[in-house]
Amino acid sequence: MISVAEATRLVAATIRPLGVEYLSLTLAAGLVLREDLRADRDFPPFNRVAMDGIALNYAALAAGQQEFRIESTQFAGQPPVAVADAKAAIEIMTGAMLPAGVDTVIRYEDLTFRNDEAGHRWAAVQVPAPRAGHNVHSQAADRRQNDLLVPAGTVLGPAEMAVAATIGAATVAVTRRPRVAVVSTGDELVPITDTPAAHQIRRSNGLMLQAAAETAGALTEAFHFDDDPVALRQGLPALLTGFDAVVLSGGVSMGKADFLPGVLRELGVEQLFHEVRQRPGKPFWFGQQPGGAVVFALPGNPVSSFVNFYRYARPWLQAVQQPAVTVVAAATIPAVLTQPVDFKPPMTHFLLVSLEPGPDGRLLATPERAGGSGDMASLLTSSGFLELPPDPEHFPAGTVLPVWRFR
Ligand SMILES: Nc1nc2c(c(=O)[nH]1)N[C@H]1C(S)=C(S)[C@@H](COP(=O)(O)OP(=O)(O)OC[C@H]3O[C@@H](n4cnc5c(N)ncnc54)[C@H](O)[C@@H]3O)O[C@H]1N2
Ligand code: MOO
Repeated sequence: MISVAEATRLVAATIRPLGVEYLSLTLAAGLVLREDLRADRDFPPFNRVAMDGIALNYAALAAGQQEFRIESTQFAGQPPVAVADAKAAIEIMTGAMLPAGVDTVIRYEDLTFRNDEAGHRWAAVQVPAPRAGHNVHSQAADRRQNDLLVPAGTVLGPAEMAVAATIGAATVAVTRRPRVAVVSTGDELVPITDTPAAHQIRRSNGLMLQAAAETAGALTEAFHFDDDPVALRQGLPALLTGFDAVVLSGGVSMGKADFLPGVLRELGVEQLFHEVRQRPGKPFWFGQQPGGAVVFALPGNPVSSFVNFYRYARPWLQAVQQPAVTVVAAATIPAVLTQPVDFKPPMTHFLLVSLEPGPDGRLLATPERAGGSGDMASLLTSSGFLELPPDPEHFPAGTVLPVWRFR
């Protein structure tokens, strides 16, 4: 049996960056960018009016002029009007391009209007602008043309999507999504549309692991096999060659129907480890098909599958999407135990916790009253799991430990 550190190292050693594909930006949210995105124009691209009101020449205001004749009106999306009279103003809307000849905007709230007998509209400034350029978002104030905005390797989140859209990156180079086969095994498991007999349960690990893998960027397909070595021998080879990763659940411990480790080895999958000094998830089996898929055979108990997915498979899925990552990043943050915890076995203990910010801003972790690794409902009320090292046996309240967050 190996340690969690050794298991982490062996999983990390199988990380190979996936290839690049060119996708419509509309399909790329959440994927990893594989090219640098640079500004096609200045940000903003023109002197942009920031308030609805009037645009005028600050020099006139500074010279004591209080009332301005409205020469014309300009809306956003219109080319800038020509300003004929340096002492007049343009009625102008937020988002419009500031015309040459005016430099300052006074908002409607700071103006009063009147019409004269000749039919001209006049605006009287009630609150003078403090400086030239007031209420104008100047061209290139934020970024300059050709500035690096989003470097390769960044995940395209909402902010990156906005910037990519504004520079017209209609097609982007991204890491292709990892293809993951999610496989449940077990004779006791019936489809979710069935009413289980008293001795049966519905298949839940498959959908759980598909959801977890999809949120890590994977494209998943679901499969199920009974505890039948013949069916496994027939069905698994296509998955081992057709996917980047195969995530199985169940059938890896010591029972008489736990055929997976033997069948996987028979099919040529190189076993990298079986059994890790950890709870839950001691029977975790991990291997790699030469030239094919990496195989995470997770123990079947729902909490065990879940925790081991988040501890090993999710970091792997994230790393293969990153061009430069060669180790599984420790996706943990420190949290403070609110209650003492005792755990005697010389194993790493993954402890489900709820999380809340403490008065000093540190994250407080309170252990869930979980009924063991079959208690899938305990996942509903926890937000992560602490990683307690194999020793000591006693962790007093106040101990700071790494937490793996899944919520
Ligand atoms: N003699 C020993 N027995 C067991 C050991 C051990 O070390 N020695 N380890 C225990 C631990 S720890 C775990 S975890 C389980 C893991 O066993 P398997 O991976 O072989 O899983 P199964 O026996 O197939 O299933 C365990 C449990 O989980 C339920 N399950 C499985 N798949 C699903 C699914 N897709 N959806 C919902 N529930 C599922 C299954 O019905 C069982 O109740 O072994 C212990 N035994
Ligand atoms: O993985 Mo097992 O959970 O330790 O029950």
